[in-house]
Order: sequence, then C-alpha cells, then structure tokens
Amino acid sequence: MESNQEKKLSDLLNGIPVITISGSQDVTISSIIIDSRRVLPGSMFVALRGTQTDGHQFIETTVNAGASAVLCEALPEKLNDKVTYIQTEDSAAAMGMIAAAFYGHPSQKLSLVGVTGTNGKTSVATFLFQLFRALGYRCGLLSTVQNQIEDEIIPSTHTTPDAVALNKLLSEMLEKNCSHVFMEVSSHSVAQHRITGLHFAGGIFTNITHDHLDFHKTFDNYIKAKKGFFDQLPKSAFALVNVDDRRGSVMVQNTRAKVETYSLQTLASFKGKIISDTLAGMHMEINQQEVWFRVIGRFNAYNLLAVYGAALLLGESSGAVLTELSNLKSPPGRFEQFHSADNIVGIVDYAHTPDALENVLETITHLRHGNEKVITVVGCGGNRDAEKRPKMAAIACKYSNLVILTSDNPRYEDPLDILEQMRKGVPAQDYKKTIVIPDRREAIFKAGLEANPEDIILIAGKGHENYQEINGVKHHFDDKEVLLEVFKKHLSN
Ligand SMILES: CC(=O)N[C@H]1[C@@H](OP(=O)(O)OP(=O)(O)OC[C@H]2O[C@@H](n3ccc(=O)[nH]c3=O)[C@H](O)[C@@H]2O)O[C@H](CO)[C@@H](O)[C@@H]1O[C@H](C)C(=O)N[C@@H](C)C(=O)N[C@H](CCC(=O)O)C(=O)O
Ligand SMILES: Nc1ncnc2c1ncn2[C@@H]1O[C@H](COP(=O)(O)OP(=O)(O)OP(=O)(O)O)[C@@H](O)[C@H]1O
Ligand SMILES: N[C@H](CCC[C@H](N)C(=O)O)C(=O)O
Ligand SMILES: [Mg+2]
Repeated sequence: MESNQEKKLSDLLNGIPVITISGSQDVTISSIIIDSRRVLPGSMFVALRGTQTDGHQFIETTVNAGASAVLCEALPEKLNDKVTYIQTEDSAAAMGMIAAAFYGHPSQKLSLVGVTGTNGKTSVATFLFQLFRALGYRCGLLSTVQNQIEDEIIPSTHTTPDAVALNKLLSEMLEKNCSHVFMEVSSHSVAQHRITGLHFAGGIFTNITHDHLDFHKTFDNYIKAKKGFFDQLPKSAFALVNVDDRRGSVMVQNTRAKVETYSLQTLASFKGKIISDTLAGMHMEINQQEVWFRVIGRFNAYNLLAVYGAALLLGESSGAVLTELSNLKSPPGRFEQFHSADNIVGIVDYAHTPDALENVLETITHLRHGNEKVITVVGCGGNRDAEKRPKMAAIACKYSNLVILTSDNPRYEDPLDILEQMRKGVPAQDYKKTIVIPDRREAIFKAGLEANPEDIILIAGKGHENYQEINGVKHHFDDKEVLLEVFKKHLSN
C-alpha cells in the first residue's frame, strides 16, 4: 500500500514488543508493505507467515529492491548493514500497531464501531452508516460489499482489509472530516491481527453459527477469534451483544468494555418484539415504542435492534433514531425483492451459511399466505468450509417446494464435486423435488420456467456479488441481472 506520508522508524516502534533490532532506528519509512511484489524503496517490509507461504522467504528480495527496514519473527542469516531488521514475536500483531502509528492513529480521532458475528455484519454496519448519515454526521463504512467515504465508493477486496489498507482508509476518512466509521470485523481479521492497534468506540456481536471451519479448524477456535475482538476493546467502549444467541455472554466474559445487551426474547438493555412481518414491511415494538420498518424478516429485527442500541450508546436520542431507521432499505443483495409483471416474487439474498439460509427461508415461510410455491436456487463456494454444503442443501429442501442446486463461486474446486457434497444432504423423500443444474444462469432460468404467479423464487449465496470466480478468474455474473432477464422473458412467453 503506497502513501506519501513518511515516518521515523523509532516513532513507529513505540510500544512494540521487540526481541532484537539490528541497524539504525533513525531512518525514514515511506510505506509499509506486506507483499514483496509491491515493495518500494524506503519501505518497511513485514514478513508474515501465511496460509499459503511464508513471507520470511522474500526478505532478501525486498532488501534488494530497496526496503529500508524489515519486520520479522526470524532474522535472515545474512543481514544487509544498510537495512534495519526488527525481530518480534508476532509480525502480524506488531504490524497492526505499526500500521496504526504510521497513519497517526486515525481510529483514536473517530468514533469507530466494529460489528462481528457469522451473519448480519454487512447489514448492521450498513444500516449504521445510513442512519448516522441521515442524522447529519459525515461517515465512513468498511464492508464486504464496498468501502465508502460519504458518497465516494471504494471497492472492497475483503470484509475487513489488512492492517495497512485499513488504517489508510481510516486516515482518509478522517481527512474527509468523518466523525463516525462503521466496519465489519471478520473472524479472520481478528485471528490475523488486521484490527490490532485500532481504538474502538464500540463493538457489536450479532450471532455465531457454522462457518469458516476451513480456516479456524474447530468451532471453539472460531468462537475464540470472535471473542478476541471483545477482549481487546478499551474500557471506554461499549460491547453490545445479542443475548438470544447462546454464545452472546461468552463473547463479553473478559471484556473491559461496558456490556449492553439486545434481545427479542428476554430482558435486555434493548428489547424488541415483532408485531407483524409482511412483504410490505415489519411492525415492531422497541423498548416500548411502536415502529414500522421497510426492511423485513426476523433476522433484520435483530439487526435493527443492534443498530438502535449502538446509536443510543453513541449518544443519539431514541425518537430521532427510530424515525430515521424506519426509512432504511436493505443493503444490496440482502433480501432484495423483485416482482415480475405477472406477480412472481424474486428474492436475491447473500445467505451463504446454513443459519442464514434457514433464517431467510423461515422468513419466506412466514410471509407465505396461500399455496404459492417456494423455489430455491442455491450453491456453495469452493475452497471454503465444506461442512456447510450438505447442511445447506437439507435446509433448502426443508422449506422449498422445488430446490435447484447449482454453482456458487467454484474457485479452484470442481463444481460437480461441490454439488455432489451438497446432494448428500438431500433427504431421500426430497429427491423428487431436487434438481442439479451446475450452470447458475441455467438454474435461475429453470426456476423462472417453473414459477407461476404468486410463487417465490429465492436465489441464495451471492447477493451483491457481480462475478463468479472460476479457477482464479472472475467472470461477470449478477444474480439480480439474470433474474430480471428471466422476469422479462416471462412476459413474452
Ligand atoms: C485465508 C486468508 O485470510 N488469507 C489472507 C492472507 O493471506 P495468506 O495468509 O494466505 O498469505 P500467503 O499467500 O500465505 O502469504 C504470506 C505472506 O507472504 C507474502 N508474499 C507472498 C508471495 C510473494 O511472492 N511475496 C510475498 O511477500 C504475502 O503478501 C503474505 O503477507 O493475507 C492476505 C493479505 O492480507 C489476504 O489477502 C488473504 O486473503 C485471501 C485472499 C482470502 O480469500 N481471504 C478470505 C478467506 C478472508 O479474509 N475472508 C474474511 C472473512 C469473510 C467473511 O466472512 O465476510 C475477510 O475479512 O474478508
Ligand atoms: N442478524 C442476522 N442473523 C442471521 N442471518 C442474517 C442476519 N442478518 C442477515 N442475515 C442473513 O445472512 C446473509 C448475509 O448477511 P450479511 O451480509 O449482513 O452478513 P455478514 O456477516 O456481513 O456476512 P459475511 O461474513 O459474508 O461478510 C443475509 O443475506 C441474510 O440472509
Ligand atoms: N465472505 C465470504 C463470502 C462467501 C460468499 C459465497 N458466495 C462464496 O463464494 O462462498 C467468504 O469469503 O467466505
Ligand atoms: Mg459482510
């Protein structure tokens, strides 16, 4: 990541646990780099041990390319006397702090709120961003869908960027006079110290269910990673947790932050109740005030409660918050509804975990009022947690009249293998209502062909994504576009 800022190395190392330093600390660092292929003269190269390779093996290349300093866990055998080598126990953790210092600790000068949980991070962070803008603040957003500084959209590559990119974005937000920033905190980002060194005004926990076991290996590790976010919150922050999730209280066991709760089921600081939920909107009671929302679904009732609670904890008044919240619309690809001229309902949703899929299909089940069919088109991503594949197929069958199993992002896996693993989750009595169509476009067209007026088509898994990743290449693909094509064709048939 480039920058036109420069910092003295000694200033960057303040408070960093260092094992040894070889070379002068009186050097100027022009940028911090984690990828040897992007090293620049005058930069500091940080050697990270990754999942694919070890950054330590590129140290010499970066020194030859002009790096002034190297941060690493193990010193190379041959040291260059023009370069400063800093040895530390954990390069990633040290880098988090160094990146924050390099950009002048922007998170300390903003109200930064992080959202973690298996599902709902993008929804809650985006709602908070929209809400605080509507309340008159200048805001920043860091999310899976996109990063945003007021109206300026900056494409996002990760749910949570690496520490350098993250602090750079925060410093740009600060420069553009943002007072509030809302960001997603993925479990990967906690485990890899992408958020180490940030100062949070608050943290929100949505829920935790099955995902990312390819990376964390066990559910316990996954819980620990999420809990790590709350462990590192300062005393001045709030920790707002969903206590209807049975891990809610575990998350805040060791936090220094002020613990606050939200719930649809039990006593909590922020307590909600759904009065009615239809395709047109949701009527809720929140802390004894009745509100009408445009967004729908029980899972969104949780998201709205989290947003309401966080806004009040940030000092906003209840009346103003509820007024603005009632106008919010769902973020792109989150339960996004489309209607064909002959009244078929199409829903594009990013549900890519068993829990999300179940929530969305339960919501659809509650919204049904007659004999309309539910047709679900769903796939699972390649090179990601394989355990969720049969589970998602079984859930699709449980709630749908017709299930079309198809490809998501196969990445480097054979789509047919993924589909075979999904198919194993289909109960024998549901074979008849399940078809497998590997081509996602064909699958969506088939759903359209099978749908009659009033039927509901759910296209799950890719939400806002406008590509399909096959063998490392991202091909343009947009569920919404294909669905609208299908709806157009419906009319001409
Ligand atoms: C599994 C994972 O999190 N991987 C991230 C990780 O890469 P890695 O650990 O595999 O790195 P590696 O390839 O082994 O390389 C190790 C080090 O050597 C360096 N290197 C490598 C090659 C070289 O020639 N020179 C060189 O210097 C690399 O830059 C790296 O610093 O660190 C990289 C740099 O920050 C990330 O880009 C990369 O994200 C990959 C692309 C990814 O797909 N990540 C996903 C799983 C992810 O992070 N998802 C979460 C959650 C999603 C959600 O639920 O919303 C997210 O926050 O997006
Ligand atoms: N609070 C919630 N609880 C359960 N499911 C939810 C919740 N909010 C949204 N969902 C479902 O999960 C899907 C993903 O939602 P969202 O994008 O907000 O989650 P996320 O945590 O950001 O996901 P990711 O890990 O991919 O960044 C939605 O499309 C919806 O189906
Ligand atoms: N942020 C999630 C997104 C998954 C989206 C789904 N479409 C897939 O490709 O599996 C991940 O990286 O696991
Ligand atoms: Mg997200």
